[in-house]
Amino acid sequence: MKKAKNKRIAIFLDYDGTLSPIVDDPDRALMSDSMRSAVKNVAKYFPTAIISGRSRDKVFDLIGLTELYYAGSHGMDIMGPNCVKSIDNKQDKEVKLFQPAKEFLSMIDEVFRTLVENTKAIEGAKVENHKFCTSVHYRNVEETNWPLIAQCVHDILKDYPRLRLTHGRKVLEIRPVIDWNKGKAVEFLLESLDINNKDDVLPIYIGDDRTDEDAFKFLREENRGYGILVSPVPKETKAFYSLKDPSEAYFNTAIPLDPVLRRRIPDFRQALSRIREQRSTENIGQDTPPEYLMTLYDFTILKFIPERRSNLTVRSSFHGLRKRIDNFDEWLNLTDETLSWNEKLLLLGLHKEKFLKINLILLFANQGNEQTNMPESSDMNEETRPPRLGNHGFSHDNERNPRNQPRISDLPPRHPQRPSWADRDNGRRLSFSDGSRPSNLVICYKLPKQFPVIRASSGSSSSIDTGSGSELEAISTFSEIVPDTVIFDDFEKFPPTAATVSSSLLLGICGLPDTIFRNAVDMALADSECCKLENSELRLSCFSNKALVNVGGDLAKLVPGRVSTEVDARLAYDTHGIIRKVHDLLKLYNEIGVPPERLLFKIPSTWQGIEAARLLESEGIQTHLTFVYSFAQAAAAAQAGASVIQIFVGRIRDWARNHSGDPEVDAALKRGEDPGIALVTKTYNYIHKYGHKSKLMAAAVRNKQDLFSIVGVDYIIAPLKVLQSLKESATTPGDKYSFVRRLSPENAARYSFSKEELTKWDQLSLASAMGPAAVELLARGLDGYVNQARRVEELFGKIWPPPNV
Ligand SMILES: O=P(O)(O)OC[C@H]1O[C@H](O[C@H]2O[C@H](CO)[C@@H](O)[C@H](O)[C@H]2O)[C@H](O)[C@@H](O)[C@@H]1O
Repeated sequence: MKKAKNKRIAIFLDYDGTLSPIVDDPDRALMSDSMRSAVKNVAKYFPTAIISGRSRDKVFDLIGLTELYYAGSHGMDIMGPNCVKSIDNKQDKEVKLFQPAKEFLSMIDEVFRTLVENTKAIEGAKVENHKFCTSVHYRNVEETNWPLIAQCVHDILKDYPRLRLTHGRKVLEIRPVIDWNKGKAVEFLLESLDINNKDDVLPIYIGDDRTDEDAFKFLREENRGYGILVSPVPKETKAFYSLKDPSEAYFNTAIPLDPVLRRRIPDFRQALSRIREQRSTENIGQDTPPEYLMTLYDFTILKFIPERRSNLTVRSSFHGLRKRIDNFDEWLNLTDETLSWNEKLLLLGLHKEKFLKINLILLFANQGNEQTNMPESSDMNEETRPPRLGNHGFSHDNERNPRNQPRISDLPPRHPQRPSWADRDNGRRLSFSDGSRPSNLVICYKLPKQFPVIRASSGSSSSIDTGSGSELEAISTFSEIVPDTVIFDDFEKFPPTAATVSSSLLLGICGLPDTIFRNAVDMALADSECCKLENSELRLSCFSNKALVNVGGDLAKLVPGRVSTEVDARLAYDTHGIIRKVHDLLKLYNEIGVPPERLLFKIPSTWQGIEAARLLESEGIQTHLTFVYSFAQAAAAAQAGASVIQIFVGRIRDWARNHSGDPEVDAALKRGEDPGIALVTKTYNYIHKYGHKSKLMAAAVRNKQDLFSIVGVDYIIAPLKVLQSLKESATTPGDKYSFVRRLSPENAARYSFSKEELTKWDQLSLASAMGPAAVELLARGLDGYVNQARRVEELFGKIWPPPNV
């Protein structure tokens, strides 16, 4: 409205994907009644034109508003003032037309008919005649047949050198080579409507497609007005603003795009004006300095831990929700699918009830690459910082820092200035007086001293809610329980304590419509450094690294423990390759402000992997050696000083069920022991008896008995079902599995190892000591990881550049 002050607005609208949703059948792309009445209403006040790829007749049929100007065939068929008079059959009246490609009429018709014929055997193909251009749709064609469609179109073009090809949303369009497009059509209409004066008129163009870019470009380059892109995903665009999809409230909210990253920067004016409404009573407002900050991490804690928010009330009065929310849970449970978690945060107004005194809510989701200058929540002083859960998961060394809440109250805030709004590049941006900009979603608020704390059960190092008097509570006294989950979104009952970011997690994120991590992946795919790389292999590897790190960065805000990042398993036999990869990942983590002490790097336990771990640990980089299936690997990993050693209990047992001939497995079975449990026990004893620093993690734990048998091991990754069952079972004295600590330093001291087992492991001794179980399981594990890494790259290859679908 500010830009339009003292100017007349002119509105230009594309049809498909802008006024109507994209659907499979182009004939059923209908615009809603509410959209029609919105357009009708707009046309009452502003000259309004439709600029569509469809034929003018078709688009008029679909919209049916006579008060608009229509340009069909991508602007090659304009009906407007100052055009040539002719009779319009549809409207049954004399109209004025401008048709710069008139001479191509019969050629297009011919091409249309040939294409109908040539594609008739391709199931799902649809050809449309738009008078001055023709479209071949492949939205409903099996992907394997897309090349056939492309071939048909290319064959035609060979015969018609005066026609050219453009690409729309799952549609190939053939049109005359003339220098005419939607941008020219806008220019033409501005002139013919006599609203061509830059100083008096502000044109606004809303469109979703590549063909609309010509119009965005014209408005931007001529400094005329504003393009608004309708797109749910970030795209390279010349538009200034974006809307997610046609259902977004047009003419109410458009979100400024970051001119560099082409991402949506929420417009806070609306949010702030709502906050201002409450200001008189609650002292909330944009002038209040941000005294204390709450990051997405802290906020997610509120999401996952209901007890933490028992005294919180939330008010949100976003018009889109058409509802006033007075309760946090109700707000969280809103099923409005159009709002992502982040968007909900943006619209949130927190309100003090008993514990929270909020001075300022300042929300922004700027995705810039700049270093953040806003303090992290860890910078808060002890009084004001929301306490983290329990004793901080497997990321922290409880012995050295039992409370793990550094006193930093003496430190001055890193960014004492008030942020201020500035108009930059035609977009409103929040920045500090030194020009720096924050890069995380941040909520500023002030916390009281009495912020409620949830305590993990007695002495436990676990931060999950174990349930009082339950078996889970008993086990958690001795081992840290890490819930086994892939995506944390549905993780209400057992909030994550530590996390692994892997190819399989990336596949999970990409496979789900809306997770809080999706943005991290989208950002990776929009990364300009990676996009620049011409070699597709390097580009995809760059995207994967970025995606892993971006998701890892989000996880680091979410979990109190360490985030373990999977190192590409294709490097499993290349020590220096692994080291290089870890250095690259660390550098990226550093760029987004995640310190090395919050990180582990997950490396397969090949000899080369173990060697890489040794060298990395000597640099102070924490490693997590996985796929340990034999004592030789475990002992070599401990000697290398790996921070975490991971053994898959159930996988070894499964192998033993169907195979024989592995001396280590056979020996355990002969002793009447489970071979997986036996390996965990022996490794624990070795680490403790000989004073290695490694922590031992037991994974692939299948049932409660598995857990009971290794109580005392440092970490147990347990399936949610098992956790639930443990939580629901009350402990009874004399229980079959009385909660004796099975693994302890005392027991370890009494354990005897053979001379061979105490060797200084090297490549040769490791290779000869690894039995068939370890060899096969390691190979199987590597295959799985390699396969997933490839699938991620394939997927990224398909969705980059961002699809115009
Ligand atoms: O410029 P527009 O008004 O956006 O028209 C562009 C094309 O829109 C139509 O195709 C698109 O929408 C269809 C219906 O939702 C969808 O099935 C198709 O995949 C999209 O490409 C129209 O059918 C095309 O001829 C237009 O060129």
